[in-house]
Amino acid sequence: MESTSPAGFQFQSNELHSMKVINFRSSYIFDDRRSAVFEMCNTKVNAAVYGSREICTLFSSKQGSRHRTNQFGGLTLKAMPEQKDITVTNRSRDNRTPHVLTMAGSDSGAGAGIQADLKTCAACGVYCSTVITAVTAQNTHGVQDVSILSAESVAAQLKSILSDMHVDVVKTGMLPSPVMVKILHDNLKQFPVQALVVDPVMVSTSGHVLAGPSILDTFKQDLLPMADIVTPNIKEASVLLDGLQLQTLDDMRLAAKSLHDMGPRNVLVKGGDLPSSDAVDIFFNGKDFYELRSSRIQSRNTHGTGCTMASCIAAELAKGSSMLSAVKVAKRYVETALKYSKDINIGNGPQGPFDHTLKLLRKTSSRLQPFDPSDLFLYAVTDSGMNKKWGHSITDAVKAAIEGGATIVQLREKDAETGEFLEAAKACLEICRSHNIPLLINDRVDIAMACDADGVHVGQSDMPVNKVRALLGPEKIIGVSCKTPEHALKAWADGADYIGSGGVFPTNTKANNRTIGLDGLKAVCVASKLPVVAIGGINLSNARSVMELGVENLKGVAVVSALFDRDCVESETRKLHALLTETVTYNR
Ligand SMILES: Cc1ncc(COP(=O)(O)OP(=O)(O)O)c(N)n1
Ligand SMILES: Cc1nc(C(=O)O)sc1CCOP(=O)(O)O
Ligand SMILES: [Mg+2]
Repeated sequence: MESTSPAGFQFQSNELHSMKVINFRSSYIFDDRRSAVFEMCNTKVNAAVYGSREICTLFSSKQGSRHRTNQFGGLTLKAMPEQKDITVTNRSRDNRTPHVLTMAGSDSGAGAGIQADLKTCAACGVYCSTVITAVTAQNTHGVQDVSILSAESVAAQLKSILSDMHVDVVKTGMLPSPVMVKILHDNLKQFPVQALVVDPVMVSTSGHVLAGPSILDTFKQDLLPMADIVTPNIKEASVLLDGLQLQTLDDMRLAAKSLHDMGPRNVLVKGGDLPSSDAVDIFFNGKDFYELRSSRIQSRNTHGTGCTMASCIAAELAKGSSMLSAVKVAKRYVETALKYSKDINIGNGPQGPFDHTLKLLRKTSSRLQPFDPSDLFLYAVTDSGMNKKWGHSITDAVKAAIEGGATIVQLREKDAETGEFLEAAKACLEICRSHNIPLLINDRVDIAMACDADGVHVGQSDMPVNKVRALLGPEKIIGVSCKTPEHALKAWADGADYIGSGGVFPTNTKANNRTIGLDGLKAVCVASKLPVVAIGGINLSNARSVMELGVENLKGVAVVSALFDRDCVESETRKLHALLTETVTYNR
């Protein structure tokens, strides 16, 4: 049986026993222990949660029932052997949007702090709300000013969010005064969350002290015991451990163990500052040590990696990951972003921020113009079989079509293997860019993304347009094949830029293609709010009849065999271009 409890949690229970879990609430943070409340058989049961939240035991004082969890916070409760019938899972809570609250300082340079947390969560697909503890003036040279917000303001921000929005995970960064830890503690007691990620920010990368000695005791005594994970770098671990020197991986393991003894359920000691060939972090969950390695990236743009790592862990936990996989994903995310951002150029100081969104790198060769419907005028669609037949390389064929007057090119390489297709696409893209002609890829969204093509053409049984749009973003060109007015309306609603409509005439190029004729083409054009290009069996002898249909949004013809199943692609393209130009001039 599977049902949804009043709290929105899904549960399963077989029929062997009558016990039925009807409600389960995530664990409360209560002093340094957690307690949970759930109801069984309509009876409210208070349960204390002991042990690590990764594998913890719920002990219900009232009914004496014990349940093991394999996800913290009771994400999955499995019955002990004597009660095999209960499984509770809250993975599907109400379809709510995963939400991280970050409580940290603002970084005016936006590489670290609140700004890094917002960008990281956005990149991870998680909503992020903010409680600002301090406003710093900092740039790529360092920190010039710090203004700490009042306790009242911090408390009001925290309460405002927690009392209204469902927060899954709280992540802390710069907490510049002990009272802020108390405010956090009190609020989490009142508004429990699934996990608390603590990045013990104390010193900025430029060496500026962001949380003075007065906070150290509070971190150790009050903050760490509340944490589900604490993520110090070497310097922070050393400060938290009274100046312990960390120089080797064994030192990091020792530090992780000592920090774990202070109360957090998991510890990640980040070894990025150690002089080794790889960047190695040590993760300890109270039982096992894990060595997480990534390649060391030589880059000036490393400001904000600590905040980013912690907020990515928080975001992954909010999506439902286990702690270990959240940490692994975060490590991979930071490594990828660092690699990507090596050459971005922000600020004149020694330490630049990196790009959390992997989008800032300006490829000078990128086509910057938006889609222009008049580009559909003479649309050349390649065919590997035809090129082979005539001994043309794909690049020669594309170059010839462009020199003959093609206004847009689509690579339709049905037989190519992926690697071969990608290389061909990159080479053709270079040619198209040098002529300022858009290059689209047929069907293969992955190839288009890998080579940064200008867009994709998909059919009704390919990847749906709305998914392609989500993957490619708002700027890329998306075309979709439509044979009916209904297809045309959907193409518009799904976010396509243009429609390819056919087969206007019978064709040998595409097997089993239904011919819709000039009437079918006209019906699609009339229904469509998008520009249309006609396709299927179009050549020098019938192109005029297509262009003379007289519908304003019919912008041109797409052609395969009449251009590429020919010895001289350039001259065939030139002839068709001249004919199309004639029809336009004539009809003006
Ligand atoms: C411009 C243009 N229009 C239609 C098509 C056909 O696309 P699709 O229906 O996906 O069929 P295949 O080309 O994949 O066989 C097209 N490629 N281009
Ligand atoms: C790829 C394609 N799509 C069609 C459709 O009707 O959607 S017809 C077609 C083949 C077009 O080749 P040719 O110009 O050689 O007839
Ligand atoms: Mg297709």
